[in-house]
Amino acid sequence: MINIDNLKKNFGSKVAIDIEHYELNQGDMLGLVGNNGAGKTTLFRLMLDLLKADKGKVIINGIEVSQSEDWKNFTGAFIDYSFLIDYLTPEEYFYFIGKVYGLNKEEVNERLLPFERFMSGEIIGQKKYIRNYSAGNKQKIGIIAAMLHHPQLLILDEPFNFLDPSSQSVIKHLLKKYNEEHQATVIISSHNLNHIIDICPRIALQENGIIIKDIINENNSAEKELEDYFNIKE
Ligand SMILES: Nc1ncnc2c1ncn2[C@@H]1O[C@H](COP(=O)(O)OP(=O)(O)OP(=O)(O)O)[C@@H](O)[C@H]1O
Repeated sequence: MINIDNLKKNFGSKVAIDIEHYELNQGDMLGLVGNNGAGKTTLFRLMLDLLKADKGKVIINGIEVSQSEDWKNFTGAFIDYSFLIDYLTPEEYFYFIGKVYGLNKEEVNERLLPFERFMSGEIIGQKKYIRNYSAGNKQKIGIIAAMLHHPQLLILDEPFNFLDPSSQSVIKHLLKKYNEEHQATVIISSHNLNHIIDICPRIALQENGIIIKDIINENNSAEKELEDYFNIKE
């Protein structure tokens, strides 16, 4: 589904991305991990054509993302709050996003139902603009909006950030279920190794812009390797 070829991005003398070749298949659920500054967000930004590469390309379903708009129909993403529209209420924002993808209000309402527990009564019906929501609730609004149109490719940058423990657990299971039920490709970055190991059968370890390891994770088999890499002691 995704082919990354000879992709390079520098910021001054800093190498942010240097990936010779990387491939993902439809239905993969990939966890992207790496230390601060490893290049995870930069990779997502290049995949979503939010940033221009110095060299190389990202191809999704045969479409080069920097050359066409067609990949946008089947891609959903939440990278940061800039994806939100601060002066809308969450309902207005969800309906707006729904409209972009041809969903009417009833369809949007229906698609919000599986997120009821995730929203824990704090998102809908609050008569509040997005700008006035807490960091965690903004994060929830962004994740839900990215999933509303049931994208075949879902990219979430640090989806567990700012979420309370029970919301982290809920979204973890929702993402896993979404990947399985829709055969969607899901890519998430996180510093929470436990969550990544719990739900991602494939894990990419990034260092200085390079994907240094592509790890198959079956029944938590990646745990030891990742703990050794990050030097986590019991
Ligand atoms: N717009 C920019 N201008 C200059 N340098 C940048 C820019 N964006 C990213 N960088 C640099 O590129 C490198 C990769 O950053 P990136 O945010 O992609 O890492 P990350 O793996 O997402 O980090 P974190 O885990 O801390 O979020 C870092 O050294 C960062 O300082």
